[in-house]
Amino acid sequence: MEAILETLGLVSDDMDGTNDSNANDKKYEDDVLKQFEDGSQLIVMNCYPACPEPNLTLGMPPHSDYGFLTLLLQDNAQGLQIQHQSRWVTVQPIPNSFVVNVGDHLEIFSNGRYKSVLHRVFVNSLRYRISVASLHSLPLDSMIRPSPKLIDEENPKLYKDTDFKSFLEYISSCEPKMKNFLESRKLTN
Ligand SMILES: O=C(O)CCC(=O)C(=O)O
Ligand SMILES: [Fe+2]
Repeated sequence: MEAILETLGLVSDDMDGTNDSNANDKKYEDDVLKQFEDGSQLIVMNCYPACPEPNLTLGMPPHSDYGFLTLLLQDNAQGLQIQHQSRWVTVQPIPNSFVVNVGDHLEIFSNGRYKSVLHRVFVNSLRYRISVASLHSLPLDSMIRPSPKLIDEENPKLYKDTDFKSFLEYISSCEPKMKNFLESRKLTN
């Protein structure tokens, strides 16, 4: 996360907070890193059985993940595809490595500079596939909001503040698919 904050220009040299003009923003950045110390982790374990007619179905429909980052462990069977420039690209499994996916909270926090990745899973006719996804975010009672430092006249705030409760309300009222939850958090200026 520290590296991500740096790419967003959110790690200033003023680490001692002596520059009062950005003390509040600095506090917010510190807060984000601090909040990650007690952050939430949701583990999802997926098993996709072999399917006699793989062209007729999907193992998991297109969606983006809840959270800042997802660390995904997959076995050696292909299945995961991400959407890149409107095309589905198969992610080749690399043994003993994690795929790191950007989730909706990072898109919100970065005020749209990072985009959560749309992904789906296909099945195959020969063998089952197993994956374990670890979704990381702030504590479940924290508010996720665009970083104040990334908002100005040229870059208006694009997303509403959101929390786990609003996510639960959303998924209990309609099926989460594509990037629908994130779309529901967008501000229309
Ligand atoms: O099985 C996979 O490779 C992806 C699983 C996934 O997208 C998820 O659990 O959210
Ligand atoms: Fe996912």
